[in-house]
Amino acid sequence: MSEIVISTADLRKEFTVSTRVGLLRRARRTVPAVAGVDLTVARGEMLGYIGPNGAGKSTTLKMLTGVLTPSSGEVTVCGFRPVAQRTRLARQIGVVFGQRSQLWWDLPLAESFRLLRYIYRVPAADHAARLAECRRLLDLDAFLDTPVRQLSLGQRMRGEITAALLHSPEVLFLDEPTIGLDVVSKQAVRAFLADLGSRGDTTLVLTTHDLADIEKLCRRLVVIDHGRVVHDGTLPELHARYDSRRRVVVDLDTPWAGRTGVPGAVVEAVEADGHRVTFGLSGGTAGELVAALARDGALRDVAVLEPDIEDVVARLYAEPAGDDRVASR
Ligand SMILES: Nc1ncnc2c1ncn2[C@@H]1O[C@H](COP(=O)(O)OP(=O)(O)OP(=O)(O)O)[C@@H](O)[C@H]1O
Repeated sequence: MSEIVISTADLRKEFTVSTRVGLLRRARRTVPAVAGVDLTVARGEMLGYIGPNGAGKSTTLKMLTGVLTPSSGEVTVCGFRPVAQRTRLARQIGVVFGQRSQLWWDLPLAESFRLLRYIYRVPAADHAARLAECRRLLDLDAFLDTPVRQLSLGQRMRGEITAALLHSPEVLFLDEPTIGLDVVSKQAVRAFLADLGSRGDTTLVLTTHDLADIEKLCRRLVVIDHGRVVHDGTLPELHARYDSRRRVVVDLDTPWAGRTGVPGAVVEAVEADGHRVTFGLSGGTAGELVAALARDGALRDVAVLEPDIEDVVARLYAEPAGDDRVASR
């Protein structure tokens, strides 16, 4: 059994907010931001913690990193209680929260990295090796001497990720690591994180609204809604649960006549005067379908499309809070 690095049991956080009622009175109301999360994460996992706005993702991450005290429940990260043992935990985790920078605004990026070495007491050789790797993979050299306040968002994010990794943490927490980045920076950040995760010794936990992040980075998805886990599994399991279909698009020589005889192949669209047909496959294989179509007439072109993550996530966010809640594991 692999080593468990994060474990929560019935983790809860409630906020008390006061709202105005009428002209003078204020009423207090309790917001259950996280409402009983049980989560176990093993070393080396790449976990996407996703959910709609206000679901409780950031609040969970703040409790895991010792920023917020839970209202109740258990939480252990790298063997530590995050709030009570925050300083010791800090040496084992890296944190990239878009809104909170760990860099010194007025100093050149390289100076921030140097200061972090002293703060985390990283041996010089380890620090140099890790920094060299990040410089290469995240392409930092062009702006290492630039004060942080003058960096673009994409440059700063690359700096933040480097800063979070210089002490070689066991777990890296990232809250929306690609939000607001241009296409090139997004790809650079994703490729870097994918490479880091694939090595298996750093556990990645990230929140994101970007579906490409999910596809490229998250081997396991924990979906949270209204503070509770509503799905915990791999992306293929999510597709299976929502009966996501592969699609086969065929271009035919003669217009579509209306039958395939392949069970599970359903016509979803007919275009171009019947010459282009899109099938959804909920049973049978693309091969069977193509063979059946080829028997009936000439095929000009065939494309097989994987299930669309956008579809499945939209459905998941739209209808998670029913009786079929998936118990968190
Ligand atoms: N400091 C706070 N005081 C009061 N309510 C809060 C506080 N922080 C969060 N909340 C509330 O808790 C709930 C969960 O918020 P949280 O920021 O964890 O959601 P999220 O899933 O990260 O959302 P988003 O995707 O929009 O960032 C929301 O209803 C939010 O308004």
